[in-house]
Amino acid sequence: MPTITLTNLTKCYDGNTEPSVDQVSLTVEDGEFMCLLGPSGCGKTTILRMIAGIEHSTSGEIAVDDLVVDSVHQSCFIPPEKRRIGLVFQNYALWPHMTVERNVDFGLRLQKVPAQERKERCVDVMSKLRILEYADRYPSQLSGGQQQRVALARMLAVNPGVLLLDEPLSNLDATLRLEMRAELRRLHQTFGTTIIFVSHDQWEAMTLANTIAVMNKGQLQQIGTPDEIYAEPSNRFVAEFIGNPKINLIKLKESNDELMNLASHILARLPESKFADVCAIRPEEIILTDTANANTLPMNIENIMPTGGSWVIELSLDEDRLFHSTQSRPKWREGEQINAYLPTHSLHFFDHDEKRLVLSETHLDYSHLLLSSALPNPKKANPKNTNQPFVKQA
Ligand SMILES: Nc1ncnc2c1ncn2[C@@H]1O[C@H](COP(=O)(O)OP(=O)(O)OP(=O)(O)O)[C@@H](O)[C@H]1O
Repeated sequence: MPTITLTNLTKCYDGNTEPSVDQVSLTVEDGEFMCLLGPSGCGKTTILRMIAGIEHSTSGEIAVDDLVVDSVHQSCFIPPEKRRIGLVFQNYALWPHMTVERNVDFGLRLQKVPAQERKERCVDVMSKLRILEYADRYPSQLSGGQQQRVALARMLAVNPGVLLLDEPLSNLDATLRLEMRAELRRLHQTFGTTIIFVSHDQWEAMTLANTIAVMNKGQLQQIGTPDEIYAEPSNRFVAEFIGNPKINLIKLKESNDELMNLASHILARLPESKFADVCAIRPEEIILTDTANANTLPMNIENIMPTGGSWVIELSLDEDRLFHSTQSRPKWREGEQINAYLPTHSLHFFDHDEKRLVLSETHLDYSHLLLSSALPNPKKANPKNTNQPFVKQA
């Protein structure tokens, strides 16, 4: 299966002031299942259309293996039918007057594949996608999920090197979506096809893809495995976009004395001076306890929301609101005061440019000191010392 390489790929539509795709560079390896993830209008579909060849790039390059298929600079544009790339859209566009088998057979006929081979390939792909029993039905006689599988079968029958899927599950109800996700995973394992999948649903991306490329406003924000994207977001946008409930962001300001102290001490260990504006922690990383100690912050329980087998608890820390999620039934009531432990290794710090400060285990090894009032506040200890405050004052 081919490798797809995008180099500084850019698309500016006539009349738009901002590029829809802005200098995107990434590689989709052979057999990879990559999801382009981002909010509506961030340029995901435009990238897919350029890879498929139904949209020309404005600048940059697309290569399939070593072959450049689109480059204005090199005056090169290889048409869609010569790229061996299949595209499945949100609406599957099945031919309504053709049976399932004729729909699946359609691309093979265009390729003038001999009749016997066509029959064998259609039967093979229909049975793998579990639609063989519907071979003689028309699309209107199928459920949404079955139609979806026919659309995928039609693409897979022509054996594309790369399969591009543009939110193909968006028209399905929740149960069917789940079934189809499992189907897509199975399909990827069975066929080993390189898949590029577009979604704005972070849960879908996390459950399906080997690699996620997060986009915002036409620009690639981060590329990595689902675990990397979740645990080591490169900036605030990625941190906030991934995760439900959302990551908690706490603005570092003087009223959060303990957090300010902690951040100062952690960041002071970095080789260069770094400033943090915001501290963040995922909801499931907060630990609630009855007993207060030097490592906890007092918080109020504002709301306890059951979500079916798990709970989301809204907490207040002065004027900040935080969310904690847990699989254990909470033993507290709304309105009670509890103590929250924020483990140092779970904390993220973002600078003024919203980039995440990369800290190693050594920098974060403050577990014995966390939030302790014994920590000297650099500002209070020496108000004249301008080198000390590693946390920018709000
Ligand atoms: N033919 C076009 N002419 C002008 N602008 C366009 C055209 N197609 C897309 N755009 C603009 O380009 C930007 C990116 O659109 P695109 O469809 O790639 O986003 P997307 O991330 O796929 O969004 P969605 O998730 O809503 O489908 C949008 O601002 C859109 O308005």
